[in-house]
Amino acid sequence: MRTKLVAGNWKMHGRREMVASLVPTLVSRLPQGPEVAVCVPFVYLSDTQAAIGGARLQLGAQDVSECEDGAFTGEISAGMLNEMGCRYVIVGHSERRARHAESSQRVAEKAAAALRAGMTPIVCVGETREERLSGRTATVIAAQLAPVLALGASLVERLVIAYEPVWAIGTGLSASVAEAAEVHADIRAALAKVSAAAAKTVRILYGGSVKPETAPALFAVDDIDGGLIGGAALDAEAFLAICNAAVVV
Ligand SMILES: O=C[C@H](O)COP(=O)(O)O
Repeated sequence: MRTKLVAGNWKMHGRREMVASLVPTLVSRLPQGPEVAVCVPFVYLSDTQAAIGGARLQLGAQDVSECEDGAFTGEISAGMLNEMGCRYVIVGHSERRARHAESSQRVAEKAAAALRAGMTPIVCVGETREERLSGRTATVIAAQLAPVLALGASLVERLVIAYEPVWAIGTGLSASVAEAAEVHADIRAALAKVSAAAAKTVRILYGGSVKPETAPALFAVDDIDGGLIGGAALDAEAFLAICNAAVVV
């Protein structure tokens, strides 16, 4: 049975005061059962790690360079993130695919770099509204996943995948349970073609306007192994309620 994972993506939000208030609150009230992570801006990794101390809350980053350490101004390597205590790193978020023209091939290289450094990449995929309306959701997601799945079974088995429909991100319009379940089942089937172990072990998160009210029904679906949470991760009460929805009863 896969342990559910709830990962908060702070995006470009927060200040040191937010780390100092929100992280200890999370640490003191984490439910037993699900794994919980916060993916914070690079500059707050150190503060966040200190606030976590030895608690079960996991640390994550929001991006990583596909390159090894070297002359790459402004980039952050997987080795650096690992040294800061990161367990997770988000790669291929649609905001980066769109704003920074990240190709699926480059996203796969970032995932490989994270894995080489001993971290778990959270690989994001998802279709735009136009792609969904024109019936291309499955094709788009298959194409986004292809270079990642081509990394081979031994690496794929160590991934987390997040299905995040672009039209649901930050809009308040979550995918319905049925819409999410259909895509998650497709992703699980694609993993099965890589290896039986990948299909069994890889966690597939749903992200896109997850709220305390919508999380329980989403997390009740077999193929939905938790969530990647944006806006609601900035509010301790909302985020903890979502974490509680991931407790398997
Ligand atoms: O990475 C998180 C997603 O982009 C979801 O963001 P949201 O929960 O604010 O819609």
